[in-house]
Order: sequence, then structure tokens, then C-alpha cells
Amino acid sequence: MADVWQSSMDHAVAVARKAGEMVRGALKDDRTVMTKSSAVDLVTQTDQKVEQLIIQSVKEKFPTHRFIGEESVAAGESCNLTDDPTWIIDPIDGTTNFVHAFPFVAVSIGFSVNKQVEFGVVYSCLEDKMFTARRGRGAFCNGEPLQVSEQTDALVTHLTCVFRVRGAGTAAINMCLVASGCAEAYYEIGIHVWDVAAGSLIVSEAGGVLLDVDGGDVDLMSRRIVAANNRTIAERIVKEIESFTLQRDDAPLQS
Ligand SMILES: O=P(O)(O)O[C@H]1[C@H](O)[C@H](O)[C@H](O)[C@@H](O)[C@@H]1O
Ligand SMILES: [Mg+2]
Repeated sequence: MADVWQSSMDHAVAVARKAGEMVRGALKDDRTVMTKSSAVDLVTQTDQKVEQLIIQSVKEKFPTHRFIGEESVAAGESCNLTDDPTWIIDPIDGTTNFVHAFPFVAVSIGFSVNKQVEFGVVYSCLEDKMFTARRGRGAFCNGEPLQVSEQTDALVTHLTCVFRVRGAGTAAINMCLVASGCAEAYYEIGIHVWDVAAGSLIVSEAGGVLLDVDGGDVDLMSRRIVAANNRTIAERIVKEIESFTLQRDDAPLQS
């Protein structure tokens, strides 16, 4: 049966790659002579340009679709998920990495219908790795199938034990590392829906598990997530987390 969202997913992959070229181009600026503040200005300008590139291209092809974008929300747009086809965009995930030339920077595009992520695309620009997932049809990296790690021995003694804990500095790539079997788990409190929408489907389609940090069902608007290769590891991680709550992404805008 034809997939009604295939053309949207194809467009997401194409525009993520084009956006990645823009990010790489911006990173080529010689930051060795840049002050920190000018590097931060550069990432902010590039963030906005990339998000506009993606949104404009979608509006031309799919005029009825809606958007939740990191920069649009920062500019005051709402962050409410409806049943409509919605593009959930993080133009540059890993902005701090970008500023410091730490080579993990991604364009993340999630796509939801009826409040359910139907496809996810994470393009790791500097590694040239295109992570994709379509609901019910698996997860891939540059076309190769992804499968989470089979590790069940939760060696976590305490999350501060540095040698077992690493972070790429971008939620989207951290989740793709779990989906690729390179890491057993990732958790974070403080992320936003645009950081994790695409990665959440890539993890689950690679056989992984998503939970809230309290062990309940994951809620992409809650700013909290655990992504793991299986429930054993996920529940073990939950036991170690001293959780707290933050204002939800979809909380009513302060007047
Ligand atoms: O780079 P961002 O799009 O701002 O998102 C990142 C966030 O700023 C913070 O660094 C988190 O730890 C990352 O997981 C997130 O991707
Ligand atoms: Mg982000």
C-alpha cells in the first residue's frame, strides 16, 4: 500500500542534507580568529537561516502542514501539537558543539500526525550520517538498518561514574547512538520536543525503549526522556535519576 507520508519523508531527507551543507559552510568560517561571542552570533544566525530554509521549502510543497521550530518558538510561536501534519524542527542540534567546533552537530526533523511521530530524520552534518526512521518500517543510517545493543547487564553503579557516561552534546545524536547500538542508554531533563522528536522514533524503530525519567510513558512535551536499548536498562537508569520537573514545552504562553 502506498505510504501517504513518503513524499514528505523524502523531502525531509533532501532538505536536511541541504541544511547540513549550510551548517558545514558556516562552520568553515575560521573560528580560530573568532571571539566566543561572534561564534555564538554565527550559530544563532545559522540556526535561523536553516530553520527558514526548511520551513519555506515545506510551505511550498505542503502548504497545509504546520511547524514547531526551535527558532520559531523562541520568537513567540506556539509549541502546541495538533492532529495536523506537523514538522518538528531543530535546525542545529548541538549549538554549543558548533561554537566550540566539537564535531557533533545535527539537523533534526520529526514529523507527527495525530500527535504521533510518523517519521524522523537526523542528519549528523560533520559525519555525513543520515539517520532515518518511518513508523513501523525500521530505522537506518545511510540506508543501513539500525539495531540497538543487546546488553542487559546494567553496569550502572551511579550515573556520575564518568568512564561509563559520555555525551555527544546533542540529544538527537545521543539518541542515534543508542539506536546504532553504540550506547545502551541516554537520558536528559531539560531538552525540548524539537531535540528528541525525530530521535525518539529512530530509537524505537531500532528496537529501543523510551520512558519518562520517572519510569512512566515518555511525553515528548515534558522536557524529560530516557532512551535505552531495552526495558531492563531503561528501568535501571530510572532508579539512578534524581528527577525534577520543568515547565512543559506546550505550557500556555506567559501573557
Ligand atoms: O543545541 P541545542 O539545539 O540547543 O540542543 C541541545 C541543548 O542546548 C543542550 O546542549 C542539551 O544538553 C542537548 O541535549 C540538546 O541537544
Ligand atoms: Mg537542540
